[in-house]
Amino acid sequence: MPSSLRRLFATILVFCEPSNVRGLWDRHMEAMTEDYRLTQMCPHAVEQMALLDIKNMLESMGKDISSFPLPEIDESYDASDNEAREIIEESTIEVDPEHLGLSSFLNPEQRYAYDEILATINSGQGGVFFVDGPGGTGKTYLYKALLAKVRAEGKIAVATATSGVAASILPGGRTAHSRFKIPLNTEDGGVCSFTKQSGTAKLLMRASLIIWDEASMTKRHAVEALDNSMRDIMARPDLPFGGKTIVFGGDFRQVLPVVRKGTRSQITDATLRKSYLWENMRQLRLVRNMRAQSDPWFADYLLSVGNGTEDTVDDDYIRLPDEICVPYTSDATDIDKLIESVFQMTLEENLLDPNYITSRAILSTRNEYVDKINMKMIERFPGEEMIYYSFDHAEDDPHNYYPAEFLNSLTPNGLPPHILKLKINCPIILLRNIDPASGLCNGTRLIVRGFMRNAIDAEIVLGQHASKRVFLPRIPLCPSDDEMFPFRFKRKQFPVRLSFAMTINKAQGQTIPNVGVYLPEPVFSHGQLYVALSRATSRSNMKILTVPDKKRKASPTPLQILQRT
Ligand SMILES: Nc1ncnc2c1ncn2[C@@H]1O[C@H](COP(=O)(O)OP(=O)(O)OP(=O)(O)O)[C@@H](O)[C@H]1O
Repeated sequence: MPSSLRRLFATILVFCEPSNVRGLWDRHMEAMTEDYRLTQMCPHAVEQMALLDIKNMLESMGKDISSFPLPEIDESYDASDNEAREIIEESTIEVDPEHLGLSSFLNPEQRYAYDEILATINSGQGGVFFVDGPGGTGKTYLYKALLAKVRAEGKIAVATATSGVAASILPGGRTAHSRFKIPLNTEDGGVCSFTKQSGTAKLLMRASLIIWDEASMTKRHAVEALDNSMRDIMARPDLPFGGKTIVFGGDFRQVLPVVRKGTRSQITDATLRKSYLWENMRQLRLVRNMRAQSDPWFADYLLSVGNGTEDTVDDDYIRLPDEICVPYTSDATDIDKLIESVFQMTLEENLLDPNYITSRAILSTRNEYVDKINMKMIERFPGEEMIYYSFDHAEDDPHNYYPAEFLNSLTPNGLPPHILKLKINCPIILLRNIDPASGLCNGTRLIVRGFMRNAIDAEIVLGQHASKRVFLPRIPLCPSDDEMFPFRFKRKQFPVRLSFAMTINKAQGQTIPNVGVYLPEPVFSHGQLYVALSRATSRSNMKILTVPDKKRKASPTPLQILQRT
């Protein structure tokens, strides 16, 4: 608990702009140092130990403790020997014995990739790879085996992914943007924003292996910026990534980079495939769907949906297998049937089991649909309800043109709702990268364990940090797309949403053994339907509810449910 409180303190300093930092420290120092006081009698030493811990947390959130009015740090208490924090963090990642054993179960394509990558590390020659595999072919499994092997040999392996969710699945995983300090808007010739002397540069120079998962979702400029910086810090300008072993992976059938209002060709143009680096990347192909290996028919079906070879109807639609569809009757109870088939709400003891609740989810295309299902779910979930209201305001609205009720009604992407209804043991998903080094990234899944007036007590339930308890504060949040409104919108709320249901994009990279999909409209971007379908392990534990597209003329038979690719 004291360590969770120190983390909460660091989070408040970074995100909440407290007016009296020193007062906050003085008031809560005793609670924040309870663990250190068990082994250390000297009050000064206890204070220093806590300050050093907070200093490290702040650094990993990109802040310097000296910019806050806290007691001075006495470096003589720092046992890190001037080693860069980034290197200490990476070299102390514990190797999960289960991951060390994964190499014995690799399928032939995974084994080939594993051996080829390790050979370049061991020879010291370096190499650039792209692991190309449709959803569920075991890319993450391969990375876990590689990371465990390299780290168990005492070498440094840096694990990154484009999205926070995918990063949180990898041991020691961080988002590529935060780990490599890639500026948000990079262009041709761009570089990362770390210096040659920085901890990041030292870490990358020492790394034997660098992994970047979901590289298919990132803009090529981001990868090119890393290439430019690596050539520079390694002083090997002629070698891609300065001669390091670097493994990219992804699936171009799934969601591609976001290009605002971009055409299909602008989006394709932004992908890594169009980079000058692409031809230097050795392709390693994974082909067997390991997620759906118990249902080979389904595995083949998924592949043909992903590759765009599934037969279409009216050019634009594909047929979904009857057995996975919840029949559409236009009745409001259709959604209840979908919910029931995924969650089996009648069994209360199941709902209170974190494994049960996080092994199932309903996916949909938009936040408004996701919210609707989450609302239904929380009403039915057992327990007493806690409601947190947000404080909303328009920053540049001196004449109050936008009343509070209007601001409260807004539901922009990436922001929590104005009315956040929660219950103990309900599942939530984090909406911001609060502290990626401790597993708190955009997409981390947690279970609510307790409520305070200004903090939520929660437990991380998936990934490397599973079972860690954290306190989440209310923080000021702005929509990711700041051109969405004619004013600057700010909402102060806990950065979480319920996660009985979530958007398809948030589910990318996850295996969801029992998945429901709610499509009240045709999917609207490339790869979305494929991402949703490919989370499942077989036809028998997936259910889809689609609403027929009104623009489409009569379907061949009313209950054959068709969906646009
Ligand atoms: N060789 C293997 N033996 C047994 N199970 C495996 C193997 N490879 C992968 N799996 C299992 O298959 C499922 C999908 O694997 P994984 O998540 O690694 O796929 P992926 O290619 O990363 O998928 P996505 O693109 O959807 O993120 C996981 O449950 C994983 O444990």
